[in-house]
Amino acid sequence: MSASVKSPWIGRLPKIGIRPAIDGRRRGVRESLDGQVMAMARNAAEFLSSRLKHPTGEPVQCVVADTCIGGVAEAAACADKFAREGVGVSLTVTPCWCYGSETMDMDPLIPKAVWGFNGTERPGAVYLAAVLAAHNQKGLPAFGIYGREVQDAGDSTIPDDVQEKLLRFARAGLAVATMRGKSYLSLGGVSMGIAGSIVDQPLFERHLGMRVECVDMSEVARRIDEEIYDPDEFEKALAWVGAHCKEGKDYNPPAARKSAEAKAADWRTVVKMTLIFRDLMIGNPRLAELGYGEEALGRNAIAGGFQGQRAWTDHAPNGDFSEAILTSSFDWNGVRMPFQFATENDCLNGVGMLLGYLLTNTAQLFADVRTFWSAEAVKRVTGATLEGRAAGGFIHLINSGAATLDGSGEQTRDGKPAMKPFWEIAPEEVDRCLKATTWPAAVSEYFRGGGYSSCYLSKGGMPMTMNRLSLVHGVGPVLQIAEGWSIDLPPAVHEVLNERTNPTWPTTWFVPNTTGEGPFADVYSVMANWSANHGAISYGHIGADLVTLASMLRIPVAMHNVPPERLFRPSAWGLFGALEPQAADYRACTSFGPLYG
Ligand SMILES: C[C@H](O)[C@@H](O)[C@@H](O)C(=O)CO
Ligand SMILES: [Mn+2]
Repeated sequence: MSASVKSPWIGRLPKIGIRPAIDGRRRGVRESLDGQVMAMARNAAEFLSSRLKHPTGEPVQCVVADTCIGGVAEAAACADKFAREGVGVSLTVTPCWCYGSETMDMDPLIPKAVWGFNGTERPGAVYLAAVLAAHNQKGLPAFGIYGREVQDAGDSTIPDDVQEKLLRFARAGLAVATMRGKSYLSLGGVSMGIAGSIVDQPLFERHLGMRVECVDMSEVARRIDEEIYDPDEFEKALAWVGAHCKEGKDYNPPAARKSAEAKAADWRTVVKMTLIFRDLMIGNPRLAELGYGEEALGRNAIAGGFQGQRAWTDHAPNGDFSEAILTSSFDWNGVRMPFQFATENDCLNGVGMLLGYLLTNTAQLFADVRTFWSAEAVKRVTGATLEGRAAGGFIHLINSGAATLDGSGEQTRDGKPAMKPFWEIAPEEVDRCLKATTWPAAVSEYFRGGGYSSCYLSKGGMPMTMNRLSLVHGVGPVLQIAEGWSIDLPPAVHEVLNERTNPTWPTTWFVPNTTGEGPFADVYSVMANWSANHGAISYGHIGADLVTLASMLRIPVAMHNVPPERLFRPSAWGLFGALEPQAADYRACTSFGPLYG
C-alpha cells in the first residue's frame, strides 16, 4: 500500500490560497495587527493541509500571500502569486476590519470563502459582512464563515463549527479546481437511447470547465487487433485474473453457453479492453517505448464511459469486467486511484461519480436504480416480515453487470463495512473484495458477445449517498441527492428477490433516509422521484458537500434529504429568498449562470 501516487492528469493539482486581509491604516492599527492576521492565515493553512488530501493521496498544499492585504496593490500581488503557484481555491481570513472591495478576491473562476474571526477586540465580522455585500453586489459569489462563539484575540484554535465549514468549502472548491481543464472520454455514442449517454459538450465546458473527447469504439477493436497495449502488463493482468477472479455460475441455457475455449478467449479480450480503456483515458508511457507515441499520450480524462450496448456487446464481450476493475481501487498492480468510468456511457452518471469521487477520494458505485420493494411486496413473494431499516421497504441498486468491487463492503473502518481511499486499503481488504466477487458469464440474451459480470452483494450498514445529475430542457443540469444506508436482508429473502432479476449482477439493497415530506415522504417516493435509470453512489453521508459543490458549479439541487444545519452555500443564495432555500437555489443558479459562461 503506497501513501500517494503521481497524478495521472496533466498539470499541477490545485493549491488553496490563503489571503490575510488587514486594516491598511499605518501608524498604529496595521502594525498592531500584522502578526495576528498572518498567524491566523498560517494557522488556517496548517489546518487545511493537515486535513485534506488530493485523489493521489498527496496532502493539499496551501499558499499564503507574502504580505497581509490592506488594499488593492497587495490584493494584486497576492493574485499574481496565486496564479504562479497554481492556486484553485481562495480563502480570505481576518480578525479585523478591512476595506471590503479594495481587498477582495476578484477572480471570477476561483471558488472563494471569507473567514471573519468572531472577536470583539477588532471587528472581523464587520469586514465579513461588508466584503460579502461587495461579493454579492458584484456577482462574485463567496462563502461566509463566522464562528458561533466569541473568541479572545489571542486564541488560535479553530472552533468545531468553523472547522466544519472550512473543510466543506475547501473539499468542494478543490473538486471544482481539480476537474477544470480535464476531459470526459466518451468511448462510443448513445447506448440504447439512454439520455444520459447523449454527451452534451456545452454542459461539460460551461458548467464543469472540462472538455469532451469522443473516441469511436472501433478504436478499441483496432488496439486489440494490432496489439496496441503493453504485452508484459497483459500477461501479468491475465495471470492475476486467473488467480483472483473466480468465474461464477453460468446462468445461460446449455445451448447458449460458450465453450471453455471461447470463455478463455473472452477473458483475454476483457483484460485487453481494460488496459485499452485505461490507456485511452490517461495514456501510458510504455506505449511510446513500443512505438505508439500518439496513443501513449491518452486523453487527460478524469472521467469516462463506454457505450457497450449494443453495437459492441452484440458482437464482442461486454465492458462489465473492465468497468468493474477500473472503478475499483485496485488491480494487478495493487491499490491505486479508482477510475470514474460510466457504464453505458451515461456521462451524467459519470459526472455524479466524479463529484462524489473528488469529495471523498474513494471509489464510486454505478448502478441501475431498479426496483422499489415495499414491505408488502416482500411479504407477498417471500412470506417474510421485514424489520429495522428495511421495514419501510428498500431499493434494489443493481448494475447491468459492472460495479466497483469496493462496493462489496469488504473493507472496514472501526470494524464496520466501508469503502476507503486507496491509501487506507490493506492487502487483506483487497483480497476480501476479490473473494466476495464472482464473475458469471454474461447472460447471452442481453449480451450476445459474452463477457463476465461482476457479481457480489454489498454488505449492509454502510452510510451511502446516491446522486444523479439530470439535464432538463429549459433549466439545464439539476442534481438529486439521497443519503441513506446499505442494508442486509435475511439471506433467504435476498435469494428470492435476487433470483427474480438478473442474478449475475452486483446488488446493493439501499434505504434512503426518509423525512416524511415531499420526495422523501417514504422510500417509494424517493424511487418515484428519481430522475433517471442510474445513480452514482458514494460511501458516507456526503450530501452536504454535494450541495456546496453544486452551488459552486451553479447546479440547482432538485431534491435532497440533508438536514438544514449542514447546508452551506454562498452568501448570495440567502438573498435570493432565505425563507425558501430551494427556490432561491434555482434562482441563484439561473442568475449567476454556468461558472464558465
Ligand atoms: C442488459 C440491459 O440492457 C441493461 O443494460 C439495462 O437494463 C440497463 O442497465 C439500463 O440502464
Ligand atoms: Mn444501466
